[in-house]
This record gives sequence, C-alpha cells and structure tokens, in this order.
Amino acid sequence: MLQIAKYCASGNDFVIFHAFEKADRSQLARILCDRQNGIGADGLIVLVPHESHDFEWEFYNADGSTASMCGNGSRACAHYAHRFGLAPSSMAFLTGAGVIKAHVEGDMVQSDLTPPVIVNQEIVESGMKWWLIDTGVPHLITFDADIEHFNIDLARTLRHRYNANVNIASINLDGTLRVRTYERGVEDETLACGTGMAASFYRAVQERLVDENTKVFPKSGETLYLGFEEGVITFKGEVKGVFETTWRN
Ligand SMILES: N[C@@H](CCC[C@H](N)C(=O)O)C(=O)O
Repeated sequence: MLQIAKYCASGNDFVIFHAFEKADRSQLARILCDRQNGIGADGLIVLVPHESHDFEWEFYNADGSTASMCGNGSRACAHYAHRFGLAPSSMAFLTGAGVIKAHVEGDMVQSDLTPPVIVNQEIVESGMKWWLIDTGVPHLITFDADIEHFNIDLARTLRHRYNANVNIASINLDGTLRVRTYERGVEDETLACGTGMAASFYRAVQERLVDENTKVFPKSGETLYLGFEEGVITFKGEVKGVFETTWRN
C-alpha cells in the first residue's frame, strides 16, 4: 500500500508519492496523469531516499517524459515531504537540475531555484523578440501586452523548434507580471508554470522592467512572489493538498 496525494501549486497539478527506490515510472506517470482514465495531473513526482539530502525526486510530465526541474512541483513536493515526515520545514532535495532548497510555512512554500542561465537573447520569431533562458528547464520568453491572445499554434511550433517551454509575459502598470506558458510534456497551455514564471521574471529584471521582488500572476490568477537575490530566484506561493489516500499498485 502506498500513500498517494494530489497537489495543486498555483494551478499546476501533481500526483505525488514516496517510494523506497528509484525506478522508471514513465508509464505509471501516463496512467496516473490521464485526466479521463487516471487521477489527472500535469505531472507525477516520486520522492525516494537520498544519502546526503532530505530526499531525491523523480519528475515526470503527464506524457511520461522526464524533466530535470519543475518550480511548482518543487513547492508541492516540499509540502508533501514535510506533511509525511520525510523532511523538516527547511529542506534540501536533489532534482535533475541540482539541489533545491525549500521552506514550508503552513500552506506557503518557498523554493530557491537553480541559478538562471541566459542561453540566447537574439531569437526573432513571428516578429517578436524571444529570449531562451534555462531555469532548470529551458524556456522561451517574449513580452506582449496582448496576453489575452496567446497563440497556442505558434507556441507549439516554437516548443518543437527549440525543444523548450514557451511563455508570453506582460508587465502590469504596477510593476507586477502576468505570464502564460505552453508546457513541454503536457503539450498544451497549463494554468501555471513555476520555472516559466521565473524565466519571465528574470528576463524582466535583466531588462529593468520590474523590481527584484515582485508579484507574478499565471493564468490561474493565483499570486506568486518572485525575488532575485545573490544570483538566486526565490519562488513563493500557496500550495493546496487536493486529496490523499492509500493505494494498492
Ligand atoms: N510545470 C513546471 C515545469 C515542468 C517541466 C516542463 N514541462 C518541461 O518538460 O520542461 C514548473 O512549474 O516549472
């Protein structure tokens, strides 16, 4: 019998459980994340023991592909780890992108993301300037005041052309940011993407369009608090435990 939980973090949803050892769970991810025949989620996270960190994770997108990092998933799994006694409220765990530090305070969870890397600032597609930034996974970012009209067909084309997630961001008059993301591995727009918000925020900071601490709003409308301190992007917001149960697999 396994403990299994579903979490939602800013609109991104995840199935989460912990296991004794690493395994290839790609097919299980597809089954559990299926919104008709399974639980339904954007991704599956499995926590496994690690000898020098609080735990290590396996992260799978809904289509069974693996990803080295997931910002919202990092906050959801930190809450899960604390909830089930796998880690103290301040923890460090290993992802494919490196060690992530997280802090849980009630339902508010902050993750310190891996240092952002600007891969390319010179991309022009469809008359718009795009930056490719790695915040643990690759993201294309453009700014567009008309964020209501996210061109999903263009996003899908660029996702395959650059093997990256695709974001459009808009700066609000009060210096906050709105972001919409097409995600690899879900192959559609999701309600939120943490590393996408972080990459959009980082570009906006680099271009001096926003302060180094600001609020970011994904498609779900939830409020996320982003900061840039000593080369690290901090990412904070609420996570919701949707349900937990035991499961015989
Ligand atoms: N939703 C995540 C990112 C998950 C990985 C991404 N789909 C990829 O394959 O690159 C987030 O919150 O960062």
